[in-house]
Amino acid sequence: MFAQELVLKQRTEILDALCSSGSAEHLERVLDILLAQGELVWEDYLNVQVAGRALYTNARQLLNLVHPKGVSTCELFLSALKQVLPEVQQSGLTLSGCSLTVGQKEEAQNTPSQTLLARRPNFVNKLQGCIDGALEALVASGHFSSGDCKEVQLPVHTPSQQARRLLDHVRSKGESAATVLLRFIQQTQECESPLNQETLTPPKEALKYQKKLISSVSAHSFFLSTYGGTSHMSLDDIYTEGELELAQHCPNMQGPLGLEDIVGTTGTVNEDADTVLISGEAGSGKSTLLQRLHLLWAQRAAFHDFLFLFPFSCRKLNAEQRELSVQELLFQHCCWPDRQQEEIFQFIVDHPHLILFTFDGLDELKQSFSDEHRLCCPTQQAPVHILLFNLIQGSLMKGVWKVVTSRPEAVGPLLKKHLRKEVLLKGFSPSAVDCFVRKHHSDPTVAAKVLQSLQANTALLGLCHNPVLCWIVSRCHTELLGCGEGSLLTMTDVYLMILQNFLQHQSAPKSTVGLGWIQEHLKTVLHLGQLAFEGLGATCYIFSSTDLETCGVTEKDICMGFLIQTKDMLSTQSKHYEFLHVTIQCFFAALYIILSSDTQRSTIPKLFEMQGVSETCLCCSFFRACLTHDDPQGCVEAEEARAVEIPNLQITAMFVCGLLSQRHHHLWHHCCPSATIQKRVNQVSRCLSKGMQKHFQSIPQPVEGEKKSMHAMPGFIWLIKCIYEMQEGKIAKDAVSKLEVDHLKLTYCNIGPVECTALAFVLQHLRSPVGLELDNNSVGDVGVEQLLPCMHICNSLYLRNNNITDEGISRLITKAIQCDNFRKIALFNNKLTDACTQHFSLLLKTKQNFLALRLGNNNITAEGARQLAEGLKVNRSLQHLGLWGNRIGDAGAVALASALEHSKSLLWFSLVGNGVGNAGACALANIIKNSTSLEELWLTENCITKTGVEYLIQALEYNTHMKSIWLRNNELSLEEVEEIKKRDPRLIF
Ligand SMILES: Nc1ncnc2c1ncn2[C@@H]1O[C@H](COP(=O)(O)OP(=O)(O)OP(=O)(O)O)[C@@H](O)[C@H]1O
Repeated sequence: MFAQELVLKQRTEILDALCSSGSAEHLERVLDILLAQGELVWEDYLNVQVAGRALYTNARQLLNLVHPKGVSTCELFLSALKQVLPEVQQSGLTLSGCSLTVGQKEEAQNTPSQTLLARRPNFVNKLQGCIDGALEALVASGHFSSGDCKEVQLPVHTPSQQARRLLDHVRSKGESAATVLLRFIQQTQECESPLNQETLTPPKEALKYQKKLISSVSAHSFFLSTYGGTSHMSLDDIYTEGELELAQHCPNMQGPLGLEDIVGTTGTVNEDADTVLISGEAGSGKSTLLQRLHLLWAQRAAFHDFLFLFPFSCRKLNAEQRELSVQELLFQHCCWPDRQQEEIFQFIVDHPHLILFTFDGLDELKQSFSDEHRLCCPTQQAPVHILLFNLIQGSLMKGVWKVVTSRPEAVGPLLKKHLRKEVLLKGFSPSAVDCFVRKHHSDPTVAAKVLQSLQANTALLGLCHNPVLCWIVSRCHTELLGCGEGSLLTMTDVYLMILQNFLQHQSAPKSTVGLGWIQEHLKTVLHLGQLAFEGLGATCYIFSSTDLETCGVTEKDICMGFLIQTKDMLSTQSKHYEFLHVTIQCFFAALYIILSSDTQRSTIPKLFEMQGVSETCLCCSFFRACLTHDDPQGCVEAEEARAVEIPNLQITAMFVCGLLSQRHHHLWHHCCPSATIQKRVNQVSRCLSKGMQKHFQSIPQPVEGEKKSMHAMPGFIWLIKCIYEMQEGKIAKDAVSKLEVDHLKLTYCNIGPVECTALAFVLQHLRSPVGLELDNNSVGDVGVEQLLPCMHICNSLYLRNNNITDEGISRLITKAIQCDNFRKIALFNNKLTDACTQHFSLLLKTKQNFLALRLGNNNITAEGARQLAEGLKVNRSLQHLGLWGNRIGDAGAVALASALEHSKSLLWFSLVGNGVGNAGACALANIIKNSTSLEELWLTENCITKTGVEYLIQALEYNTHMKSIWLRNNELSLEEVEEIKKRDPRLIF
């Protein structure tokens, strides 16, 4: 099919591919490429990229433009789409009408502006990490005003959007501004790129070594181990982008990050450090992301600046008993040079900037990070963990880039001070779940069915944001599609599904008639359970044949598929094994705890005493009490178990709760006496209730006049999730029956959809309404939907910075309208557009007790303001309205002003940074004149001149109750400000 026809026929699919994530990034990247290739002229671009217009409308406009331009433009467009969204082809979209490769245009341009345009995609990347520097250069050269800088740096913009806005602004300022920017980019590039800078030709031996290293890294990163057993799916086939974000303390924190940003300048907090940390929860995809990074390097598809990449797994490094030098570490653990080792190592030492080390799973290392033992000589031998810590700190091999992954709990302040930046891996976004399922199933009908069943069960969909759960769900699609709708609700349900799948599919067909599937394989479960349980106690994730023998694990047990052979164990010839994933090890440990007759009475209480206990003594006490009691070595190792074990113990405890849920009791018949199971259930219930009470007792009494507020302490969310796993309303009810707070603060708690499901399950039983503050988490639309069951008990909901789109709002408001208690909502910094305002309008019309609506820093324009005005006209209760940092402009201000002109309830109104201008100020003056309630009006940064302020001053003459009008950063000279201040002190500058 011709490209032109493809564009036309697949219009809907293309629009979805470009826009369904809700982010403008894909569209803007396609535009960058088309501009650079000269397929779009600047006027076309301006017609497509209309600020404040809905994303879909912009994308439609692009298609309207591209199609009539003919075959070659359509071909290029499809190629650009393929480049920007390589995964869309997997989703059934045909992009094969394009034979062109983008990015090959001859640079025939001659003016600086033309150069900026022709290399736009590249420059957008380059500029992201150095926007401040570029702006400084443009201000210093007199081309940019502070207003220009502010527009570029608007917080709604992602780093790449800031880079684009910068380029757009420069274009409007003419050739001399373009020259300044080009010069700046060239200078930055020279400092940054070690390969360019050194015009280096590595010695022949080094190049040979590189070749060997590349083939070794490529071989090891080609397949994912979770696909090892049955289908050989390559990483390239299945890899799906997870959500990466900079940690909160890193600069430029908005917007999506790409893999290459990990070693780019974006988000640097400490210029002197060379270590980047990627942190994420269990199964969020850290190891897989590193594997992808390795593969891209080995395929020479990215990370070109590094000549050598040395990948390490901390899990495997645990097994290294010898003292080694850095040279031995590199050559023996990664790749052995066939010749001239000394020369090659010397080259490495002399060129640290060309080297990248990666360390996967720092949390799995037996020793916690410390910077006590200093080493600086790369040929000096030391225990491997000391080498590793010195490399991370930079006292050894300063200048070598290190990328380290870890669970967040294992990252202490000691390590943090040596970090260049911290990147958070948040798992899959909703569109990534979709994309992953389609990649996993080559048969589109099966993929569609799996996705359909996920859409029908949003609790399960929430779980799938964690890639390892998404993998299990996809892998066990037969069980998934066979079980009743809504029966898979918890993490334990999903792991039971993989247990059943493996036990039933990989063993001989039906041997013992009439037995339950667990009973039939009880021995296997207990053997693997013991191995898992004892392994957790000893920070052991790789098992020798002796370990397997000790726990009675047989060849038949291995064949079930939960254990995989560990590749590349140096020390011995004998085989080593590990669980498919560490969460599967936790699951087996939990099975062992509930089913084994050897489990001690104290095991469950010890497992739950974790929160509040000092971290080191916790592990020791837990394992001293639970582990092989007559094995002194076991105890010594238990002493060494560290705080970083806590996440795995917490996961195990959650599985214990889930497995003891009433819903699963039928599985344990004939496996374990019911009385024993019941005893364990009682123990768990007591532990959960005690844990919650302890938590509530720690809430300080409120200061007089303030609300009683509870900040979540570590462990709170975990307890809530444990209660959810049990799926028993009574336990949930008991847990919160004594909680008397007005406000629950759960900010920065890493709350995603799964945690929302658990929170709603428990909080719906609260006796009196609370304010629920969930700012700065990853709630998203799926999480919002999960919160609905507890909406009736929320009087206010704070969801700042949570990746929420109009779709989430539509569901939330439908429910909120029915909830009498619900009176306040704050949604700053989300992804809302005009499409959500009709829902708020309905809310305002329907709920005459609604008090506060804060929608700051979203993407609402005049059209949205008009919609809101419809609701505001009839609302009699609203006191706070915040629209700061949107784009409502003068037309939006006029609409709002006319709706609020005679308000008797509104006290506080913010339109900061909305470009309302003098026309807006003139309209807003009517509210000042007529409203009997308004006390504060915020008009900071609104392009208002003296003329606009005059309207406000005149209106103030009629108003005695107004307290302040904020007018900072408008278009007034210093003299004008001085004069105006004297006329009315309520005008604040
Ligand atoms: N980006 C991805 N694309 C496709 N599959 C993925 C991705 N990330 C993770 N997975 C799937 O999830 C499984 C678990 O991921 P991974 O081992 O990378 O998580 P992790 O964060 O390192 O976990 P842990 O902290 O427990 O070691 C992988 O084996 C793979 O099947």
